Amino acid sequence: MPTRPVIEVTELRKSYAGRPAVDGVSLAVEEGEIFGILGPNGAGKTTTVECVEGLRVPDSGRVRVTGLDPVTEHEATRRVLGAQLQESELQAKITVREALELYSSFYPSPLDWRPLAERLGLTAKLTTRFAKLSGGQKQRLFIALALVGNPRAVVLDELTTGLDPRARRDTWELIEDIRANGVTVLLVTHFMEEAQRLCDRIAVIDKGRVAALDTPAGLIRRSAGATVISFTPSAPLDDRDLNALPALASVAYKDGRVTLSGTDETVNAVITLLARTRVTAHQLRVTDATLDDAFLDLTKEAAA
Ligand SMILES: Nc1ncnc2c1ncn2[C@@H]1O[C@H](COP(=O)(O)OP(=O)(O)OP(=O)(O)O)[C@@H](O)[C@H]1O
Repeated sequence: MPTRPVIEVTELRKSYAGRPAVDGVSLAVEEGEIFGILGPNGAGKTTTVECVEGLRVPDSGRVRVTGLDPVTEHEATRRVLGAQLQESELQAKITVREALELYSSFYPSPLDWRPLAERLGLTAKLTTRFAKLSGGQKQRLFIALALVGNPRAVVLDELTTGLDPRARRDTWELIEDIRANGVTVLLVTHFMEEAQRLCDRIAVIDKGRVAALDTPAGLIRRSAGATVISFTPSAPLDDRDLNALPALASVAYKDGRVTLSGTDETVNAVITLLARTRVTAHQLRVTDATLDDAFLDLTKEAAA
């Protein structure tokens, strides 16, 4: 029997001063998923998740979290949906232990915060005041506070922004760990590598709408330049020959190197072109496009 999605957003709309920030977003997050929301600045990602959290009231559309309306059933929603705090929401002088105890007291059946603090590497910091924590330690505390209520799902908005590469990787492991413990994760991120590595499915939001919704591999496959071929030619190639290649999505030259994106058909045609013009391709590489490439392709009209 199909299970009901943990988070359901249907035709969500929200305007600020008459300007639509979210303009008909629909998505459903299934139990146990890590679901990513990706999009350019100002695309409407935070507004969408704030409606899911019940922090904003939609103009129209429907939002449900385990069947609950986050606005009219706010308290009940808070018990099933853990939300990451903003930095301004914690007092500078509160210690890690006090924050964990305080937030545990808000929930009817909280987790024991001690093993949670241990799992998040916060045990040595229990008596440290919030203001004295490093950026990575603050993020860990925010994750702990989002999880301490023992929620079924958690919303994490730009969790790793500002972290160094090691702290970011540690945080990714934590998110995988959270999911392994049965918690559904809704993740807003700007980092393609993060989305590609962590998310089961991603909604690309652009100008308040869902531009694409698929697995990371599916998003790459559906972008125009899914295959990338690059090489350094032994002699210059004719621009017209390159631009006439079938299914060509992009062509770029840099430091004597040619990089083309397209499909397998493009690759075969390049190889034929090289043979015909007797040009040798040095350091020829054929790779799949990255999520970065797919993202730029899926949102390119916004930048145009
Ligand atoms: N409280 C507000 N009052 C007025 N306009 C707002 C408010 N919050 C957001 N907006 C506007 O709504 C649009 C969507 O903002 P939102 O924060 O949802 O985007 P985002 O995708 O999360 O962006 P970012 O990646 O930059 O965080 C933006 O144009 C923003 O300026």
